[in-house]
Amino acid sequence: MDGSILVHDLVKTYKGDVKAVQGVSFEVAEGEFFAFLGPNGAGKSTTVQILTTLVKPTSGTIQIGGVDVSEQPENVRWNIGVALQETGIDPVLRGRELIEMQARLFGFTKKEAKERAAELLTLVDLNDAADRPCGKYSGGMRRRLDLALTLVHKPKILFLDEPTTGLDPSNRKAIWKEIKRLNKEEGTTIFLTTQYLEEADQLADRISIINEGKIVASGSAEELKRTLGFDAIQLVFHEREEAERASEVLRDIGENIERSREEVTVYTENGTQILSELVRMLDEHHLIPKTLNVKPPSLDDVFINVTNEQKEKERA
Ligand SMILES: Nc1ncnc2c1ncn2[C@@H]1O[C@H](COP(=O)(O)OP(=O)(O)OP(=O)(O)O)[C@@H](O)[C@H]1O
Repeated sequence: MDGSILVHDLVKTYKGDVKAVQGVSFEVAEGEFFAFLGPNGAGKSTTVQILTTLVKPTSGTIQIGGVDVSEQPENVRWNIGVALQETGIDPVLRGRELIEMQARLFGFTKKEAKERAAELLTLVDLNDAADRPCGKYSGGMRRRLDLALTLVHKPKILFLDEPTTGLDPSNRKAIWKEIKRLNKEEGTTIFLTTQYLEEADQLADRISIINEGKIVASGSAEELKRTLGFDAIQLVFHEREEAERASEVLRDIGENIERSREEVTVYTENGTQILSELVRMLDEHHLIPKTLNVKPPSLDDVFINVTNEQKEKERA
């Protein structure tokens, strides 16, 4: 079994006609770092649960390492590592005990299980807390323990469902470092879901953006930014009310406009060309921004634009 993932026309409809995944197809090559990016409720967790054999798809085919998931789920389970958002770890057990138990489940002898636990505890920097009940761990320590548990059997493919949600920046960076190392040094294929654009931008070779159960854009972070072909004119006002008025005044000047609190972003094909017109319009309405920047698009901008485009298509 190799480390590839092949998904064709995956559909999942839950009871009550909830269309969680609506015809998703993608390929991940062995050793690739792939990120599945999307807002809340987009269908990321459902996809991971299907790929990792925990939920049955309504239709579609999935091959993990060339093995059909619906035909040989056991075989797939032995070759993948899965860290889900909610893990049912018994809080009374100690980190070391848990890793050793997991290793025993994967057929390690007692001695091998002890050695593997010691190795992994060092790897995820949990030596000091190894013999404390994991119910007393902080959020970051729990995530690092989750990661260690998924690595026990040296899986070829690692599925990580929002591994850094709720972590502070330093814990987030520590998890990033470890996932990156696994991918680069051990050649582990990584399938990561995230709501954090920066995470996908920093880590992934390739990204697919999923929204309302459909893939709306795919490519490397750089490709996604390039294909957008837009500049972002970012205006920050002193007051939120000014930003609200500005987004009304500038509604038709660019291709798309977004407002968040005191900030307004206008997306346009050529930022510098429309700049004088934009300033004149603001001036006419006595609106003076605190700062004004024209910048190439970020992954955030790509995300906003592709998800908006989809909404518009659905309205049409
Ligand atoms: N077991 C279930 N039964 C019914 N509906 C479900 C179930 N699990 C998920 N859904 C619905 O399917 C859709 C996709 O949910 P999913 O959890 O896959 O999204 P997500 O992208 O992982 O979101 P988040 O980032 O919030 O975790 C949502 O509308 C959700 O309410």
